[in-house]
Amino acid sequence: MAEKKVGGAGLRGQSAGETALCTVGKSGTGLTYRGYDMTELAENAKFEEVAYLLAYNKLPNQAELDQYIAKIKSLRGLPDALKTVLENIPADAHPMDVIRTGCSMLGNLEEEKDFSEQTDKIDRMVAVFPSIICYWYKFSHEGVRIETATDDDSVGGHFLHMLRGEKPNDVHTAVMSASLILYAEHEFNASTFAARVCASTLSDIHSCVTGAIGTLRGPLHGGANEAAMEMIQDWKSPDEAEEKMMEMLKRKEKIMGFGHAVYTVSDPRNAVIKKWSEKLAADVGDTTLYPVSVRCEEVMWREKKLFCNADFFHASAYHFMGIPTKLFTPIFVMSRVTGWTAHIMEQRSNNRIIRPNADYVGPDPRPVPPIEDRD
Ligand SMILES: CC(=O)SCCNC(=O)CCNC(=O)[C@H](O)C(C)(C)COP(=O)(O)OP(=O)(O)OC[C@H]1O[C@@H](n2cnc3c(N)ncnc32)[C@H](O)[C@@H]1OP(=O)(O)O
Ligand SMILES: O=C([O-])CC(=O)C(=O)O
Repeated sequence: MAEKKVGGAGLRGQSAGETALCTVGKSGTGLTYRGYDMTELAENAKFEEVAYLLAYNKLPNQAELDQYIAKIKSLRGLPDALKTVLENIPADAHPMDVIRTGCSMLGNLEEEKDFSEQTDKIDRMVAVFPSIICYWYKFSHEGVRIETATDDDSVGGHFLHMLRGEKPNDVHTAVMSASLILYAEHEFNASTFAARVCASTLSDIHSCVTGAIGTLRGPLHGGANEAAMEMIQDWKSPDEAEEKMMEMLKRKEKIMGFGHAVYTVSDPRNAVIKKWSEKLAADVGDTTLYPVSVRCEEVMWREKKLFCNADFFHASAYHFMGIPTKLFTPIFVMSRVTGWTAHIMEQRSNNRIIRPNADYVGPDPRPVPPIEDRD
């Protein structure tokens, strides 16, 4: 890919503040959470360890992890008033709108009255977001009121259990854990920045996260995993995929799941999720979607020097686990809530309201004409 243009539109390449949470695209390790390499975490840790690291600023020892998991498990229940709201959202609503509303409603029912409550509110959101998504999905699509308080130790296992009505196998639990680790934190991406802007006004934590969810929803950000799936699902062979992609490139269309605002050579999360996608493809006997995805990757690199970002191989990996496409981005929320809330705490700990200037490009000062003289 060509050298990135810095400055100007999109604030590209400019520093907008300090963080001790994450590095993105630095030479060597690529992506680190509080100094730990993301790939190493995805290989050796559970998502709950990373969630703890982001919230409590240390990797937990065994006793701390056990206590944290027990706390998360105890916080999965939904208040009746929230269930009622979820039951009133139609089946054709977008699940990102559902989780946005769910988070906002939670803020009404369990308001953060003082910042000293922030870590408890964070643990509650980590525990309850999968419940919100699955409760609405099962009620609106199957008319079933599910029990959301499962005894699964992991957030990803809890999610798959509620979705399928049975405990997932070890491979699927491991894929979910790795996936949630990959998505957990990414410095000043758009949704995190939105959360920090909101936090900088000293607003409550549910407002900050609600705004972040709305920002993640778009196809240029978290929504790209769903958009990528919708693009590749009908292609029946790698040759057809290549032909269709070449047509899209000729029409100068954006291809979802490729490119990045910061990385220039590769997104280190892709290697991890691609490997899981390959394994899941073999497990389900897929001979189409994975080879189609690999061809897309080859074509984009050959034609545009654009690489897969975190989202592209998530599409096939989630699909192989039987997850409905429209739930892909809400899974991102289940994970990124840990990063957003760590940034909210960091912003609060050294706050100044975020309020940049704008370069004015409008008309020179002019008189207000009487209404009868206007076009
Ligand atoms: C988890 C995440 O949020 S990762 C991002 C998920 N988003 C996507 O996958 C959406 C598709 N990708 C994109 O739209 C972009 O690559 C973004 C939004 C991620 C980054 O945007 P930018 O930093 O503005 O892109 P960048 O400056 O690198 O673009 C350089 C050139 O490549 C083109 N380009 C970038 N991404 C793509 C793409 N996916 N498909 C086709 N062309 C692309 C741009 O149009 C631009 O062309 P131009 O110079 O002729 O205008
Ligand atoms: O950093 C970004 O701009 C987008 C991204 O990859 C993420 O939020 O995970």
